[in-house]
Amino acid sequence: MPDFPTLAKLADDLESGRTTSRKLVEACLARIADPAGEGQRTFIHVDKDAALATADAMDGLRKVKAAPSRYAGIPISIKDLFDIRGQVTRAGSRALDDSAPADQDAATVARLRKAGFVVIGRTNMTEFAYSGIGINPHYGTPKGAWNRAEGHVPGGSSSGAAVSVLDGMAHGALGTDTGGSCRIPAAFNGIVGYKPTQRRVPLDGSVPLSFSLDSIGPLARSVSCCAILDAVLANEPIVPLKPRAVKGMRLAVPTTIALDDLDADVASTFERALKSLADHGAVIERIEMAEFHDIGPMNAKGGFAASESYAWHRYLIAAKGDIYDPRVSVRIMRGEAQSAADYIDLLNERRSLIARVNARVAPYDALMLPTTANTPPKISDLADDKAFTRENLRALRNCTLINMIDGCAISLPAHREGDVPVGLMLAGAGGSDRRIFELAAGMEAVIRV
Ligand SMILES: NC(=O)CC[C@H](N)C(=O)O
Repeated sequence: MPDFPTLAKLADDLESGRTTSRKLVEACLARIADPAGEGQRTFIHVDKDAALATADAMDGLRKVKAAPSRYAGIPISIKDLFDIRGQVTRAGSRALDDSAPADQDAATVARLRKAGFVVIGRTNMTEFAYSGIGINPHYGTPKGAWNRAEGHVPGGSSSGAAVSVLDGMAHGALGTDTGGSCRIPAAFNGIVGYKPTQRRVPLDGSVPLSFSLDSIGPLARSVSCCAILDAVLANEPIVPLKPRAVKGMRLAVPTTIALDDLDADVASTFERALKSLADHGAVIERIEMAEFHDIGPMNAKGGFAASESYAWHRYLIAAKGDIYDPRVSVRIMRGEAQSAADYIDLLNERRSLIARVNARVAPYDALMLPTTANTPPKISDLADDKAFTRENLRALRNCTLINMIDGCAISLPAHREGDVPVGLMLAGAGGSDRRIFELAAGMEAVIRV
């Protein structure tokens, strides 16, 4: 697989004149259009003319030293969940085909454009962002990084986002994460995915799955790429990341739930990364997190995603439920059976959970756990609903723990070049975004041994 550049490298090349935005956009468009590649299944819509026009505009601004940022002119992809002015937002579904085109950009799309990023197109996703696997019966399923001849899932729900970055069809991607949807596809494709603290980035102009949990984050090729995009999304200045020294990092590995039922490759890669961190002087403690046992029962009736998505979908699903992916509609409909009292219980139980977990993790710099319990399954092995449900839960389980505790988390590739992709997740309490980035930047090179 070719090694595509980081945002920092692209910014240097733009600044020195070694490349132009037009060249970058043309190269991405050519990779998307390559009939031998995954472009067809990765994008739901390619914004060719607008991307080229913006590229020329950014090249013109850079010539007169008026580029809006160092990253101006770099092509990125946008998950189909976000409004882009003048386009229909389909959320990976067919049920919204008749909707009016958006009259303005989503808040996050507007922020990316303001920094000069070029929107190359809308990426495929699991319908309405449900599932961590990445299968879409309407628009096809892009093959993930692993064993393309066999065809393994890309992870979801931001499936096209990850593959667009993996295959150089974009140099960064906008995704969302409600239960793992930035981190799982990042882990399955050997790239980096970030789930910010939920309240950090505004949701305006995106189709909700669960407004309590929906978090908007980037997928990209390095920790610093994600930090740059996250700063733009949070409307903060882009300041250089200071990697923390591994020596002296205090890391807690939760032994409750997070290490259960791991695929052998996940377990061995995770242990190898821990050993390398310890060899470099990190202090790693395995701790019980009894609080995690509360989360399964809390979500037994479908959790926030079911009640909140049912509230949004109930009229649409009554009219067009027959064209939803049944694996998605069945989960939305679980919200119908939740009472207001059930939902209020959930809010209160979560509040208590967050307080108790925050107290437990306070002595540590971060939690570390495998991003997913599984490696990417073969697409053809998931034709059976039972197999799909099992692998979906194994993909989502660890990530969802962090959404439930209102935390922030990054998934870093931890496998050796040529091996099946495995992600390592570094997570912290809500609001510790900057620390998580600094720790991740410090350990990025050390965990891949
Ligand atoms: N969008 C996501 O992050 C996926 C989360 C959601 N809980 C699901 O089950 O499918």
